[in-house]
Amino acid sequence: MKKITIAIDGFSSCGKSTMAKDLAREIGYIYIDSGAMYRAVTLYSIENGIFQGDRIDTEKLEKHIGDIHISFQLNPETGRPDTYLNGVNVENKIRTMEVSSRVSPVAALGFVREAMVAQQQEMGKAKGIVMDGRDIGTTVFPDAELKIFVTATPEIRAQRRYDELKAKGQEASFDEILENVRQRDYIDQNREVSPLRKADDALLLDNSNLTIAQQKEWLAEQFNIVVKEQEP
Ligand SMILES: Nc1ncnc2c1ncn2[C@@H]1O[C@H](COP(=O)(O)OP(=O)(O)OP(=O)(O)O)[C@@H](O)[C@H]1O
Ligand SMILES: Nc1ccn([C@@H]2O[C@H](COP(=O)(O)O)[C@@H](O)[C@H]2O)c(=O)n1
Repeated sequence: MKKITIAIDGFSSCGKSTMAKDLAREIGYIYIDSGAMYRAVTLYSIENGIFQGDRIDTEKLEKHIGDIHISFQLNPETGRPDTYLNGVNVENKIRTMEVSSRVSPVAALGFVREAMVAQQQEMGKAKGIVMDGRDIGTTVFPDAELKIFVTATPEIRAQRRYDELKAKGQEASFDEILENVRQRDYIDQNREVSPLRKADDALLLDNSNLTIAQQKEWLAEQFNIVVKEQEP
């Protein structure tokens, strides 16, 4: 069967990676969380004195962008890929609120996006990939055969993230998470380079009232439709 490219974009914390990972596992495709790459650049910046308070030393980051090597390796315990920054597993570190609160301004920088998009396009060269993010259907893979744009209300998204952090035993404040979700959405939608928007040919999914199982089933249906259309 001919392999295709699947782009899943949408607002923060709406369930993109949950859907993308499950589908990739079921159909034997590679899964790439492009947000993890921007988070890894942010962690590098925090750990290497590139932030002065909230200010980003863009000159320093640009000088070091070539030193930031991001890769993914399957974690046999979770069955999901973990993110590595220069050979070190940073999967837990990149999910903290500190990284979440600093990532969107870093991801708005043109030279950061250029470097990440080049790596993402290289990863998807052979197709057979599910990638989720903000600009996958618009910029990274504009020719993707299946494009989805996911949304849900900010309150529902914040509640899902709050529940997740609580379940992991991490300190969390619902109000802080809601504020972060809103702030990231705003920056992601209003930046100059590749702003978050639905590609004209993307299918819209509002999963506010869907369970994980229901959205998984919906996505599998869309995949089967597209694959059938591709058959000679
Ligand atoms: N339909 C759903 N109903 C309830 N919870 C969900 C649903 N979809 C995903 N979740 C949960 O919501 C949380 C956020 O999901 P996920 O990490 O997949 O979102 P995301 O869009 O990839 O987020 P981000 O953009 O921040 O990386 C997770 O805890 C996930 O288990
Ligand atoms: N293609 C992408 C993916 C992500 N970003 C930025 O990274 C932040 C973190 O991403 P998550 O998917 O882990 O939430 C996100 O808020 C965006 O600012 C991006 O710009 N492009």
